[in-house]
Amino acid sequence: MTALPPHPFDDRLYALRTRWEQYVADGQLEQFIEFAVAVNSLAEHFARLRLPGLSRLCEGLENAVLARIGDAGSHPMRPQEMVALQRQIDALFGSIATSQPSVPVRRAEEKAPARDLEWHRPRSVWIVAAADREDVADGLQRQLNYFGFRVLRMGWDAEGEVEPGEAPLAVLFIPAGSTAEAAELARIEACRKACPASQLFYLGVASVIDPIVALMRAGIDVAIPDDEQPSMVVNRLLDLIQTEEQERYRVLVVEDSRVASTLICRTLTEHGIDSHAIADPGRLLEVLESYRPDLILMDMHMPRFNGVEATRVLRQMSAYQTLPIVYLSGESNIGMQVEALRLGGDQFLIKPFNPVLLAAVVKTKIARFRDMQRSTRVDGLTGLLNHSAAKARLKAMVESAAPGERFTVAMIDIDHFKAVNDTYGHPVGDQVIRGLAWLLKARLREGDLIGRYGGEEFIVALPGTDPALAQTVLDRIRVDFAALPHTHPGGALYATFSAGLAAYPTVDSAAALTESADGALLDAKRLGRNRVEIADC
Ligand SMILES: Nc1nc2c(ncn2[C@@H]2O[C@H](COP(=O)(O)OP(=O)(O)OP(=O)(O)O)[C@@H](O)[C@H]2O)c(=O)[nH]1
Repeated sequence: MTALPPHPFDDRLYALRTRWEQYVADGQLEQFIEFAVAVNSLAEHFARLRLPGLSRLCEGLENAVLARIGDAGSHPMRPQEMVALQRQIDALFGSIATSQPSVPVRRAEEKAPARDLEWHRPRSVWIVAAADREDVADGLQRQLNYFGFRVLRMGWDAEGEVEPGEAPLAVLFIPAGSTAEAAELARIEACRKACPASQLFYLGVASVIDPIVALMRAGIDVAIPDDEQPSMVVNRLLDLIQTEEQERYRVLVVEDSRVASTLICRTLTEHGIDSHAIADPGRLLEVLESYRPDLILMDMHMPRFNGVEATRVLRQMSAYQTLPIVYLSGESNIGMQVEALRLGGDQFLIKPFNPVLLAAVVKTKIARFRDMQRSTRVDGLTGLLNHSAAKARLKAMVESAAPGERFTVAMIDIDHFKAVNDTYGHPVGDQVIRGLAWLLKARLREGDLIGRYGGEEFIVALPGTDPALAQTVLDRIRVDFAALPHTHPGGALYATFSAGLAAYPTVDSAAALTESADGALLDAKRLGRNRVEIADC
C-alpha cells in the first residue's frame, strides 16, 4: 500500500487502513462493516472540507464496499474481489498523498492586525481562458485579486502547468464557445486528475443537459450557465473558503423496543450523530419541542397508536411539515410501506437494518433539510444572513455571552447610494451591494456575524473584539472598498461606506446595540461619510 506522508487526515486514514488490514487478516463481516464505516467517515470528511475530487474517489470506494457487505456467509470475500478493493484503496491513498490542500497565507500587502486575529486569508485560483475570452478573464482576475485570491492564468493549450505543491482552491475554465470540444474535455480531465482537491468551474455553459453531463463526467464540479454573470463565481469562491460551523445532527428515535432503540442509537453515535430515544409516541410533541431534532426515525407498530398515525398528526402542524421522517420497521408488506409513505413519511427502511445504509440515509436527509432551512435565512442578492436571521443571531450572541465576554457590533451603510442607482441603474447598484457583501465575507472571520440589514445597510458583529480593534479592521475594509472598481457599461465607478460601532457589554441588549451603532453611523454620515465612528456610551 502507498506510504503516506504526515497529513491532516491522518487519524481517519489510519482507522481506514487498520480496519481493512484486520478484515484482510480475519475476514469477518463485523470487521468489514467497521471498514465501511471508516470509508464513510473519510468520504464525509472530504465533503465537509469541500475536496470534490477526493470525495468522489472515496465515494467510489464506499459504493464498492457497500455492494460487498452482504451477510456473514459472503465473508471472507473472494481473493479477486479483495485485490480489486485493494486497488481502489491504493488509488485513493495515492491521490491523497499527492494532493495538498492549499494552505492559507496572508496577502503580501496586508499588514498583520494590531492584535492577532484570524481574519480570512487568500487562496490561489487558476484561470484557464480561451484566447478570445481574455477580457472576461482580466475582469475576473481583477475582482479576485481585490477579494484576496492569488490568480494564476493559463491558456487551454498549456501543458504540464502543475507545479508540485501548488494545488489551487479552484480552477475556472473559460471556453471559447458554450459547448466543450473533445480536446477541452481532455484538458479538464487532466486537470481533475492533477488537482483532486480543487473545485473545477466551467463558465458559460448552454442550458442543455447533454453537454453539462459531459462536463461533469470530465470532472467539472460547477457548470455556470451562460446567462449568469461571470462575476457571480467570486461569491461561490468566497463560499468555498467559509465553512459554516456545523451543529451535530440530532435524531429522535421513536421505538418501543429497548433493544432496537439501543442498537439504533449506538449506530448513530458511531457516525457522529446525536440521538434521543422515546418508547411512548404519546410524548412526541413535548420531546420535539425540547430536543428539536433534524429527523425522526419512527417505528411502525407501537402500543396505543402507530408510527403512521403519529406522522399524520405531525404533518398537520406547520412547524413539522418538512421535518424528515424515516420509518424503521420490520413491516415487510409493500402495500403498508407505500401507504406509510403516502401519509407523510420520507423513506422506509427495514429492520434488521444495515448500519451504513441507515447512517447514509439519515445524513443525506438531514443535510438536505438543513440546506432548505438555511435558504430561508439567507439574502438572495448577497448570500449573507437576511435581516431577521441576522437579528436573531445577534440576540443569541447576547443571550449566550459568558460573563466578561465582549464583542463589537457595526452598522454599515453605503454612501450616496441613491445617486449610484439614479446614475447607473439598479443592476449596477446591486453589483455595488454585492461587492461590499463579498468584501466583508472575504475579510472577516468564520465566527463573525455578517448580515444584510436593509437595502444598502449591513450589520456585522465581531466576537472577542473591542471597539478600537473593530475600528481598525473595518477601516481597512473601508479603504479597500473605496478602491474596488464596480464595472458598468461606460467604465468603472467607485463607492464608499460609513459605519457606526457599539460595544457589548457597555450596551447590553441586541436592540440597544443596533440602535447605538445606528446612532454612531449617523454621526459618521454627518461628519462627512467614508468613515467609521464609535458610539460614545
Ligand atoms: N440597487 C439597489 N438599490 C437599493 C436596494 N435596496 C435599496 N436600494 C436603494 O438604496 C437607496 C438608499 O438611499 P438613501 O437611504 O436615500 O441614502 P443614500 O443615497 O445612500 O445616502 P446616504 O446614506 O445619506 O449616504 C434608495 O434609492 C433605495 O432605492 C437594492 O437591493 N438594490
